[in-house]
Amino acid sequence: MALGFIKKIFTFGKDTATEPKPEAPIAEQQVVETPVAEPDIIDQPAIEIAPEEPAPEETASEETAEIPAAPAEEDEDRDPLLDEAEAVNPEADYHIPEDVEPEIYPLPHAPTPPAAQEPAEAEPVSEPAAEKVVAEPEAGAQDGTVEEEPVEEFVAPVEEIVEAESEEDTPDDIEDPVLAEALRAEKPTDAPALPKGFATSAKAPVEEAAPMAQPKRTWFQRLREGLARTSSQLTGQITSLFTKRKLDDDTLQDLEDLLIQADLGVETALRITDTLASERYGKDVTGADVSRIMSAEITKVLEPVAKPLELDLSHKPHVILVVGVNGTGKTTTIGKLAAKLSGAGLKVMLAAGDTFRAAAIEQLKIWADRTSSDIVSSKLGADAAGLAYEAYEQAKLKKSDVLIVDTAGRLQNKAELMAELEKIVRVLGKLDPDAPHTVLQTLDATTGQNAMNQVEIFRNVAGVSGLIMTKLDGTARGGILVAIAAKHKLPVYFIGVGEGIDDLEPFEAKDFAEAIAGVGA
Ligand SMILES: Nc1nc2c(ncn2[C@@H]2O[C@H](COP(=O)(O)OP(=O)(O)OP(=O)(O)O)[C@@H](O)[C@H]2O)c(=O)[nH]1
Repeated sequence: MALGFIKKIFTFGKDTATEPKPEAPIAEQQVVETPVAEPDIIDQPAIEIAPEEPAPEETASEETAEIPAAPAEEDEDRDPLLDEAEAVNPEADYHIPEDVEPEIYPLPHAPTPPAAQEPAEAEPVSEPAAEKVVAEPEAGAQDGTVEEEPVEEFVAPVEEIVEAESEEDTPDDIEDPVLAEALRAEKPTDAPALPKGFATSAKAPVEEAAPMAQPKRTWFQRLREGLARTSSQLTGQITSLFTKRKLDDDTLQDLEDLLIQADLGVETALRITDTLASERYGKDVTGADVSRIMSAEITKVLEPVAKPLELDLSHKPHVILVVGVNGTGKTTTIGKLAAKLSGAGLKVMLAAGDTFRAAAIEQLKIWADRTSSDIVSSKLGADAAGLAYEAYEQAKLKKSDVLIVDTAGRLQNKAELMAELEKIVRVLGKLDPDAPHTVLQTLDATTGQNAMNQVEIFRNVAGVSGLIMTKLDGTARGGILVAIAAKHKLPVYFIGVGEGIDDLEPFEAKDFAEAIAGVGA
């Protein structure tokens, strides 16, 4: 069954990583305003999720899923910062009206499903079709409140797909080598379609989705442009340092200072100066010599941390908790991640857990809309852990592959932040002992050394398992990523180089090192 599931995901997503989102009958996106226990703020009745959009050619069904009540949590006082904020600006929109209707954002296009007579065998079944199947109550997973009529025309249980495929002749079964080769060329593989930068911990034989035809160069150029300020500042200073000077102790010391000032960190600065000394001591040195050595040494530091974000899709949902200080790009990065995942055919649920800022909730809704992701949100000031609980339940119910939980990042009150994040982790852990499966921290490159301190704090508070550095476009402080890698040795999964939906790329050590050192142009 596990293998069947993995196969379903990967088979479905195949071909989608390199192309626009497939035209498949996608389950409707749903925005759920969910009640979360916060008695001090709003008396929240149980809210029903609005009826689901009927599947194409399906007669409208009236299913309504009731959100299970939030877990009983100890009473928490209203956030004092909220009171302060309201005192400062009573006009501000700190409250979402109590009677907000659950909103439904149907997907713009739901194409006609395949013909009724040709289920799984004709074509690999699409994700939404399988979704209809898995949406049926499953032992221990649902309480039976959702009774979705299977859509005959394009529904095929996952097991059937796997069996149907395994009964087909494989190229290895065919004796004629020419025919076998032709079949190999024709037959699509079962490789998963996880986007670049993600990996799976599944045991099934898997490969990364084929890279897109063009983007490497385009991306590298953009990375270069983004890091141009970091690079030109650094290389300009290095060049002037070595103009008509032989490499001696003084120049080595000057270089070391310069590298430390560029946020690269003491450890990496010493690696670079040591290597340079061993190669060129007493000789003439050019800026190009230094850049070459710098690039090689930085690559060595970064290579161990440049890792793909591993998803264990057997969890369903794989829960990603996103933490970080306000303004470091959490919400934007969540949107960019959701775009990659849903673009690859995975079903994504977002949880607007930054309940401290109304704009953050609205911002995430916009990203959900843009990325065809489901979203669970609550009212301003609601208990974030309760919301995470509800989001997990909803993700389970809707068979989401990935649940991404946004959080507030109030460093102004560390104790409160700690309590909130710990509570979210605790609540998720009750639902799945391994959840959250990934704790991602976003770091704003423009903050330089502050970013280093933030890792320290959030690592202790939330058990950060990997990093995404944002705003590497246009900053002169990109070197901080190297210092953080050397010190914390946490995986760096992606880097952000812009505010756009596509401005997030898998982190690649050599590209980054070359861009900073200004070589390989
Ligand atoms: N230039 C640039 N801007 C970015 C990048 N990532 C995010 N931003 C911008 O940074 C600002 C803050 O981003 P958010 O995603 O709201 O940050 P946040 O951590 O969610 O902040 P709060 O909602 O206040 O907790 C927004 O204006 C984003 O558009 C990036 O890679 N490059």
